[in-house]
Amino acid sequence: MKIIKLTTYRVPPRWMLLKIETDEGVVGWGEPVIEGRARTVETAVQEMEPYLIGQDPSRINDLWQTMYRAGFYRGGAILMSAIAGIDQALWDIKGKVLGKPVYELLGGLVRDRMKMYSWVGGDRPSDIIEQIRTLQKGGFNTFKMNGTEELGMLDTSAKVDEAVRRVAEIREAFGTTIEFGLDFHGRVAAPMAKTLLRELEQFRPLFVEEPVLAEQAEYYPRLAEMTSIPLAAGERMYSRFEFKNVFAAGGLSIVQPDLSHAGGITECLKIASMAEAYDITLAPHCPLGPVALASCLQVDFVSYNAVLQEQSMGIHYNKGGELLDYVVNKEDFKIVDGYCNPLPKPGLGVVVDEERVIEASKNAPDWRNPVWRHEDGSVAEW
Ligand SMILES: O=C(O)[C@H](O)[C@@H](O)[C@@H](O)[C@H](O)CO
Ligand SMILES: [Mg+2]
Repeated sequence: MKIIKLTTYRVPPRWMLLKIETDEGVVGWGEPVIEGRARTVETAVQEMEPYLIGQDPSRINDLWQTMYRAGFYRGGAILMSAIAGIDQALWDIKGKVLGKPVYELLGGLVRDRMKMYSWVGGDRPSDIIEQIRTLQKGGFNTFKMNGTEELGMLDTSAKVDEAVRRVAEIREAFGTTIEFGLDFHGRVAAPMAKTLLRELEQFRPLFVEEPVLAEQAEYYPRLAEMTSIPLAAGERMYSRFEFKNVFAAGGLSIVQPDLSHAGGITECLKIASMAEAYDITLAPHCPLGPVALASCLQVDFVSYNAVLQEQSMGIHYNKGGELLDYVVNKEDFKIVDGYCNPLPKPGLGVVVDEERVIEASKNAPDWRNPVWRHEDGSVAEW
């Protein structure tokens, strides 16, 4: 079997899907994308084609290493997202050829169902109580929200109080009948992280995500020393070579590699097992589309330390397109009592509605995240 064609489709709300075709008619789908940089990743995928066209798609490990090493420069969000989507599609092909879901090719199920969580509150967290109540009716009991709005490197007690009040209200309304993670989203600089963690500790959030920006990872062990709140990070780290330094330094309780940013299934499996060696749990980042989520679930179902899975149904980014819009086998993604079952179909387990994808790609938006400014006019972390 040989790879004969790669086709990318940028589709609403902000995703990109990749179709890899073979000379024997087996097709694999992937989701290579960096939110807000879809066109850049699209070009990176096209630049990977010389390593792939005419090659045997079953040799995923060699193709992965070639894409990673042969271009001399390596790593980073764009190249690792391009490799990620291609890797996902190659695993999809392999599973379809062998008639097995990917998790069967990776040693079989380590669990019967996977715990999912849902976003609430939007970019500037609001209406959280109502949104949790609605999602509880759908069976969710684990949630995530932004911990703050814009926050200066050094900001006021009033801003800290606002963040704490929001969390206090959640615990007041739901007690411990629900759990929730707080995503600091990189908005919190080191000077403010300690204060916020200390003030929030009494409400025992399930985790605090990106407590400081990924480029400040050396703060993770220091922050972990001063709080019992589990610290989470990983969506802005792109290979096991980045994660190794963070694991060795300590401080992380939860690692969140993104299956569409960190080299795909091949790389994230390695990251997951490295994390397990450090007693770090796995909660793959996935605010993206169905092929990304299916790839996450394939890794979750073979990783002992997988504890939580993000999915984007109802997320505030999904304007103009929803998680399952391009999926034929929607019922396989059903979330019952907050859990998802293993995807039974061969490959990644997602049957892509290609016609819908092609139609939607005709007017794909160039999604960009908003550019926020502080009161003094300086740019704010979004
Ligand atoms: O935890 C999450 O889902 C992420 O922080 C998410 O909000 C961002 O990755 C966003 O997709 C960037 O455009
Ligand atoms: Mg996040």
